[in-house]
Amino acid sequence: MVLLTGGGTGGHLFPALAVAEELRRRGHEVFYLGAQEGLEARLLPKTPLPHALIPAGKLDRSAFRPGEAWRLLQGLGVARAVLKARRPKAVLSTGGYAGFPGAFVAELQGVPVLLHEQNAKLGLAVKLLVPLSRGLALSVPLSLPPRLGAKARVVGYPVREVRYPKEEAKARLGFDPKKPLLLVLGGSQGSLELNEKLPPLLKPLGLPVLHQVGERWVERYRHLEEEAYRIRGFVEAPLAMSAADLLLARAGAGTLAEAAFHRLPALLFPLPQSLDGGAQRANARAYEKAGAARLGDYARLAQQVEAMLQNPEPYREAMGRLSPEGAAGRLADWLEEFL
Ligand SMILES: CC(=O)N[C@H]1[C@@H](OP(=O)(O)OP(=O)(O)OC[C@H]2O[C@@H](n3ccc(=O)[nH]c3=O)[C@H](O)[C@@H]2O)O[C@H](CO)[C@@H](O)[C@@H]1O
Repeated sequence: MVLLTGGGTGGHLFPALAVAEELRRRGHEVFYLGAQEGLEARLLPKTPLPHALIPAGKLDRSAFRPGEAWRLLQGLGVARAVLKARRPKAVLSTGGYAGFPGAFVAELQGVPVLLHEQNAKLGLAVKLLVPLSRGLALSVPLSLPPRLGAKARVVGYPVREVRYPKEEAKARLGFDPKKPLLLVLGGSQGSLELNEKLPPLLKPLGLPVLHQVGERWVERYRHLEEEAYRIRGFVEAPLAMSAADLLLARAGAGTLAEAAFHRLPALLFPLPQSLDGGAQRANARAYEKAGAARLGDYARLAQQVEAMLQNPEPYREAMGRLSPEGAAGRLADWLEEFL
C-alpha cells in the first residue's frame, strides 16, 4: 500500500491523483490523505480512492498563527492514527500544507517518503520534509545544495494524460466545433484579476470563450454569461484543454504542464511576485523563452490573441517539447523501489 498526500490547491492535488491512478493501474493499493479544507475535500469523494481528510494547519513563513498551529498538531495526531491503521510501505507527498502532517509522521516512523516539487522553487512543506525524506522528485531541473541535489531526480509534473479530439471536445462543451475557442483559467482558486480584466477585452472579439472564474466567484460573475461567453466555477481541465485553441491563464506549474501536454499555445498573466515569491513569474518566463507562450499585455490583447490564433504552430511545437508525458509513470517507478 502506498499513501499519497498533498493538496490544498489543485497544483498540489492533481499530480498526486495522476500518480494514484498510475499505481492503481499497476495493481497497487493506494490511500489518500488530504486536508479537510482543501480542494481535495470536494474532489476525493467523487473518485474511487479510499481517503481520509484531516485538520492541517497552514504553514506560514512569516507569522506564527496559534489557530493554524493547533490544527497542525491535531492533524499530526490523526495522521498517526491513519498510518497505524493503513501501514503504508511508502509515502508520496506533493506538498502544500495538506501534504505535511502525513509525510512528517511517516518520516519519524521510518517509512520511506518521496517528495514531489511542482515549481521552479522549493515550497515550504517540501523544504521542511526534505531532510528526512528518501527522495526529491522535481518537475524541472533546479540548482540545489549538494546534500539535497544527491536526493533529487527530475521526473516532470505528472498530468492527467487524457486527450480528446478537438472538435469532439468543443461539441461536448456545447461550443461550435468549427470556431476557435479561447480558454481562460484562473488556477484552482480562480483569479480576480483575470475575472475583472479579461471579459471586457475578449467579448468585443466575438470569439467563443470558456472562462473559469473559480468556484467561490461564480455567482459574482454569472451576469457575464452569454451564448458565446461561458462562465464556469471549475472546469474539467483535460476536456477544456483538448477543446481550446488558445489559453489565457495565470502561470501555475500545473496549468503550464497541462498546456504543454495538450500543445496549447498560451498567453500568461503570472501572479505578482509578492503573492508567491516569484514562482509564477519564473514559470512564465521559462515558457516564453522556450517559444511556447507569450506574456499577456492587457493593452495589446486583441493583437496578441489574433496573432497567436493565426499562427499557432510554432507555439504548439514548443509546447510539445515541454510536455511532461510519462511523469506519473516515472514517479510510480521510483515508488515501486520501496515496495
Ligand atoms: C495562488 C497559489 O498559491 N498558486 C500556486 C498553486 O496554484 P494552482 O493550484 O492555482 O495552480 P496550478 O496551475 O499549478 O494547478 C491548478 C490545477 O487545477 C486544475 N484545474 C484548475 C481550474 C479548473 O477549473 N479545473 C482544473 O482542473 C488545473 O488543470 C491544474 O491541474 O500551486 C501551483 C503548483 O504548486 C503553483 O505554481 C502556484 O503558484
